[in-house]
Amino acid sequence: MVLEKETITIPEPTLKRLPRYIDILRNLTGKGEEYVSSSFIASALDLDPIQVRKDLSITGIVGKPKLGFEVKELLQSLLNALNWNNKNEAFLVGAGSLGSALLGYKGFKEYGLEIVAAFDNDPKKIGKRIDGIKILPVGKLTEMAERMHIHLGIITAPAEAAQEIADMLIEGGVIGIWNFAPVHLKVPANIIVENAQLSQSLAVLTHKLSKASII
Ligand SMILES: NC(=O)c1ccc[n+]([C@@H]2O[C@H](COP(=O)([O-])OP(=O)(O)OC[C@H]3O[C@@H](n4cnc5c(N)ncnc54)[C@H](O)[C@@H]3O)[C@@H](O)[C@H]2O)c1
Repeated sequence: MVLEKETITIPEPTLKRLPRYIDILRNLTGKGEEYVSSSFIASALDLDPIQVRKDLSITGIVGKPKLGFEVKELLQSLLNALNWNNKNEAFLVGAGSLGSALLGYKGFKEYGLEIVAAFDNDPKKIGKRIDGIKILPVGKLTEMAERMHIHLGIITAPAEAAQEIADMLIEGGVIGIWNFAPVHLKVPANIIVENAQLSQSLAVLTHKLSKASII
């Protein structure tokens, strides 16, 4: 059974664990393994087996006694759950250090993400290509998003420009924004914003580090 789109809402903590399961399942596929148990996945990731079983139950796939889950079936179902089996075309705005790194990252294809164009306001960058992706003037952002039916925008511009860029993306029909700028975007209720902040992850690390007993 393959998970039907839009039938269930997956809780965010579960969503954040699914990519780790997918990594393991892809690895097992590469090794030609046919079956996997939830306890194997739990042990590989140092997670509670009950948690893993509960997470995997969102797929509706039932494991076979003594064998476990069919690796390929489980993988496809998890990819469907994250919509990673479909291609999500995206525009990136702000082709600086971070933007260039994202443009150069080939791994996004594995997650169904394809950055099809990048935009910037620096005349020295416009017209150039980064990893084959052309840098276009930001003035064309709204019109092109509308014309190309782009629903996903990635903001890697300075914080002070991010709100204006978000507004332009939304005007062009974008409904999902992956925001790397350190600013809270004000958007209509139907727009999905996911903030990606290394600082949050680093805060957890450095706080824990400061508490670690280094005597
Ligand atoms: N989320 C994270 O973990 C994380 C990590 C690093 C950087 N950042 C943020 O990402 C953003 C980019 O950082 P960077 O180091 O790549 O900066 P950068 O200066 O190298 O790149 C910014 C790019 O945005 C362009 N730009 C500026 N105003 C613009 C506008 N109005 N329209 C279109 N393009 C515009 C610039 O010309 C430049 O090419 C910053 O907001 C930074 O704080 C976030």
